[in-house]
Amino acid sequence: MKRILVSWIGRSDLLAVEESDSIGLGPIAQAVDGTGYDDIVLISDYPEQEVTCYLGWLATRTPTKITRHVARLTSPTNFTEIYEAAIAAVSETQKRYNNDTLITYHLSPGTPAMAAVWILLAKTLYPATLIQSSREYGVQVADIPFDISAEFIPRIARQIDERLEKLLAALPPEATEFDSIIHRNPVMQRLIAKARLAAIRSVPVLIEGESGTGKELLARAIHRAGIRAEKPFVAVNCGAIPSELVESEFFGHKKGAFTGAASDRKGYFESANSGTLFLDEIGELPLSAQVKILRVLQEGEVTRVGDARPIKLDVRIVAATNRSMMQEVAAGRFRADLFYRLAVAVLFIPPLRERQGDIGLLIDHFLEQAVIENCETRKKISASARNLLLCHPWPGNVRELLNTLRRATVWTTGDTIQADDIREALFPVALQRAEHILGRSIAEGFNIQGVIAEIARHYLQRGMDEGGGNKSKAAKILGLPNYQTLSNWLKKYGLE
Ligand SMILES: Nc1ncnc2c1ncn2[C@@H]1O[C@H](COP(=O)(O)OP(=O)(O)OP(=O)(O)O)[C@@H](O)[C@H]1O
Repeated sequence: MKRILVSWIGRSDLLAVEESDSIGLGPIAQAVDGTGYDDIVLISDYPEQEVTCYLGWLATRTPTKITRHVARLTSPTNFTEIYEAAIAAVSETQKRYNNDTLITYHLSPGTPAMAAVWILLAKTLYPATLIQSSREYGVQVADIPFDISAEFIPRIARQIDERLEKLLAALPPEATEFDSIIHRNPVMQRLIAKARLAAIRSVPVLIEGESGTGKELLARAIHRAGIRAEKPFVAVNCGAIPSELVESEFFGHKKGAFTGAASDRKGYFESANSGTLFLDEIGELPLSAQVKILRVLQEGEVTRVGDARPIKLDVRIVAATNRSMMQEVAAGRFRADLFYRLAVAVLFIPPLRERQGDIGLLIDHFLEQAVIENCETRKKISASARNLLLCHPWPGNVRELLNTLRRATVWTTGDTIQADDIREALFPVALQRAEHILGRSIAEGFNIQGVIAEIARHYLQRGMDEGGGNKSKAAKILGLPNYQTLSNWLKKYGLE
């Protein structure tokens, strides 16, 4: 992740080249001194010559790359122009680093209008840390203890757009089955309204979204809101089934059908009969398995391995994937005929970083939950800790947020979670432990295998944690070829 400082160039920065005591370094040079940024993105509408002179001077003070953005403002207080220039610089930077950035805005250089726009952006569209600097106090993080998106989005959301209104008009007024999906973002509202429609119409549903966005949660809510609510909901992780076991796992088997088939066994389809079969990670299903599943869906019946008697099926299929199924079909990795059978209603859950307003709401919700799990009194969260959470890009989405808050709750000794507790929970890389491992004495007997095992156990555990207990996912995270190899490692290191 690249650390980027974004700032306007202010008058006191330009004057700093004179190196006079009365002016000092200027806010930008003050902020870049030894702070470890990977890129300093500077916006300016001052004349070319002055800016070039300043950038040359700044380059002698820092080895960090400096990227310049030219803005043409009719006035340094024109909010629209400042806003557009700021957005252009930040979005270009994010694109350049594939959104893998930790951005900081510098509030001090420039006019108050420029600072106001940074605050607005940091709290809404482009979350970032805010800093300010002064000659007396040096560089400080500006702690701004409110969440603009959380404050304003409810009001925006009330102005429901026409499409959502139409969707809602077709629905019964209450849908408590979806209450567990905490959201306030308008895109999520539309998604839930569509899910409610799909639920009552009993059609096959395909849910797409990154890992941890809540696909299974949505699938369960769809099941509960449909006419099969009282019937079984069977969740299957398609990525965890070895291809040679697909038939017996999905269709069941007769006793003696193959070595190891000690008794009759129902398959997932039969177990879910009259209810819902949730096919998680459908994109991981090998092509050979796709054909067999398609046949069952087309014929509406299943035959256990080793049996001749077909069993009639009445199963609703809800499938989920973190891949783009259209792309999988185009690349020939997923059968188009199976895709069209599954994708009658397609619901796309946006990643958490794109759901403005949801992070704050989820933080409050999970803090209450974490308390229930730990049986303690409710922890509060400081404004700077909340800001850190609001600014994090959450590649692991809601699951990562939940786990981070769980960890932070564990580490917090007082009644308020502080920014440091969040940092600790966000980056639980055991750096000190790593140093400790590398610095051990080898003079008096050493056990290299024991040390390697210690490292392996540490990362295997973290991989499983990050993958939510799913071995295929954990294998991918840890760079192992498949879940079987991971299983072998877990066994070898006593974690199975
Ligand atoms: N909007 C939400 N409100 C409350 N909890 C949520 C929300 N979204 C997800 N969660 C919680 O986050 C965790 C991950 O959600 P879930 O397992 O449904 O994600 P997923 O997309 O199916 O993940 P994967 O692709 O890794 O299987 C669960 O504990 C779930 O309850």
